[in-house]
Amino acid sequence: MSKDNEKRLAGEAAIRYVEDGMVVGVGTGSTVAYFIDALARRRDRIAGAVSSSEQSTRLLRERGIEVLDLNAVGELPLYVDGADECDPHKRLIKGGGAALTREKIVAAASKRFVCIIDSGKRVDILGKFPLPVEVIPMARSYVAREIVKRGGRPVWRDGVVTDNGNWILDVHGLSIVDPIGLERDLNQLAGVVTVGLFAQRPADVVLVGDREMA
Ligand SMILES: O=C[C@H](O)[C@H](O)[C@H](O)COP(=O)(O)O
Repeated sequence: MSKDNEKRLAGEAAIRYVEDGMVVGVGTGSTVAYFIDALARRRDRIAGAVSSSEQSTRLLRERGIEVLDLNAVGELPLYVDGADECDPHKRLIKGGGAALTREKIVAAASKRFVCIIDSGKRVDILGKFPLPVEVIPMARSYVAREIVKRGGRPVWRDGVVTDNGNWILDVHGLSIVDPIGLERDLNQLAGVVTVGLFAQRPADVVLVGDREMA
């Protein structure tokens, strides 16, 4: 089955976690776009969505789904988002689309995180996909030097500005055997806004196509 077909199946399968009256947390990316399409078909039965990016906000509004402010809604029952890599413990690398910071906030504020991927995203050890790190622009070189000391090869995603006005370093060459430790370590560097590792808060459910990962 094609990658795109698997993404579509995953996006549509995630609908079974949406209950009537819910405010739904919505991630970002090409897989989530399929979820948004499916969500639009039942927009009259949900209370609205909290969006993780300007891109998803646009898609949601175009499809007639009300976008709510996270500060106005309290804990969310459900967050649905894609990922760039997923290990057997449902720990993820995210941020290929530069939306990692708002995604991490909405995931943290949600009770259940349903991650939707195609089978090509499954890995035993995270790190083949370059790890995105969002940094305050003036900290770019400092953070890059610190990452080099830790064995990574940071590459500036030149020309990309996040929804929060920051920059992205993509860290190559990591084999992430301790994702929680690395997430904590990089998080505490001055100037790091968000590390694209979702290990301290992994997904609760992972749908690979329409199948739930054990
Ligand atoms: O910043 C982007 C997000 O973390 C996406 O969820 C991730 O990159 C996966 O995107 P896609 O579904 O397009 O492969």
